[in-house]
Amino acid sequence: MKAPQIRNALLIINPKARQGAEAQLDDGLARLEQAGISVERLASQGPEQSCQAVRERKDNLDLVIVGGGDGTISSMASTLYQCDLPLAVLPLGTANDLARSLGLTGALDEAFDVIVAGQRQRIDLGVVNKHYFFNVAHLGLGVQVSEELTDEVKKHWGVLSYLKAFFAALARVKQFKANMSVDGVHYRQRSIQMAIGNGRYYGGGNVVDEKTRIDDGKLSLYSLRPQTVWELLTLAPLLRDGRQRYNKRVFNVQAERIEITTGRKHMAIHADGEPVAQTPAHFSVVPQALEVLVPAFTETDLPE
Ligand SMILES: Nc1ncnc2c1ncn2[C@@H]1O[C@H](COP(=O)(O)OP(=O)(O)OP(=O)(O)O)[C@@H](O)[C@H]1O
Repeated sequence: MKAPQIRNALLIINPKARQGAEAQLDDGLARLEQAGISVERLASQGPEQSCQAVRERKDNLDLVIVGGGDGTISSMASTLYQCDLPLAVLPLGTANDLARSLGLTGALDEAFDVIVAGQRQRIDLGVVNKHYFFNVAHLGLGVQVSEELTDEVKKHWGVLSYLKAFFAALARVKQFKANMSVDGVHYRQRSIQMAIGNGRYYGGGNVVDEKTRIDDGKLSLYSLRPQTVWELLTLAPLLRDGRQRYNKRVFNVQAERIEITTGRKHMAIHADGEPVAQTPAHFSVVPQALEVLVPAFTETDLPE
């Protein structure tokens, strides 16, 4: 879908994102200027401030460009959705998983090309207990992994920090009992990790399910049954590519609505790497919620 000319954009940069402070943006911004796009630049001090900046300017904006990682972009999901403003991503974080789901390679030049070209695509948003997310929400092991991933660890280790955090989290993983309602069908099981994906990628390029697309109107859930560390390690290549459905130690399903309860115990839920909710949890999807700028593929070429 080719949209009207973009004239006014707000660029929000998170200096705390891994590449946020030192990113070289001058050439890219000059290209936007040449293309007739006037850009106001804002260094974000926090989600509240950047969301408020968008709300205050919404009537005079054609585009919000967010320079940061998944945490930054996710913190603005609900405001972008409510203001019905298109989003462009400058991938300046560590994992940049939303950028991957959109088909961006991570190169800044390319991200500016995408803005100039102006190709748009509507994508879905995931919702957990009224909180919007782009990529994947977790219970169990995935939560412990993101607890290990402090901003300092990410700055120091880069994308490898996800692997480091995974091994640290393995040492304290515990099984839990979950009751699930998946589009009205009930399941009860023990698990060590549940992931509910709206987007395709999480944790620095792992695929939640090979069939998942960020515009398919569905959530993909996988749950890892209790297993030994060795079994879990042998599963790693399948988990990386989203092919875990082929292993019997994994429960896998796609749905529009998922409810999860964990008995009387409340369990933390992290989405896009941030703590956002706890069980009991209700997951759903808002199809075609948000317009984003994407590389100039046809819709059928979008990453599968
Ligand atoms: N809108 C925002 N403005 C300023 N700081 C933010 C904002 N949103 C989140 N933060 C803080 O900045 C930190 C880093 O941001 P972010 O998660 O985007 O980058 P990253 O951790 O390098 O990348 P990724 O999430 O892709 O691995 C977050 O952990 C959070 O503390």
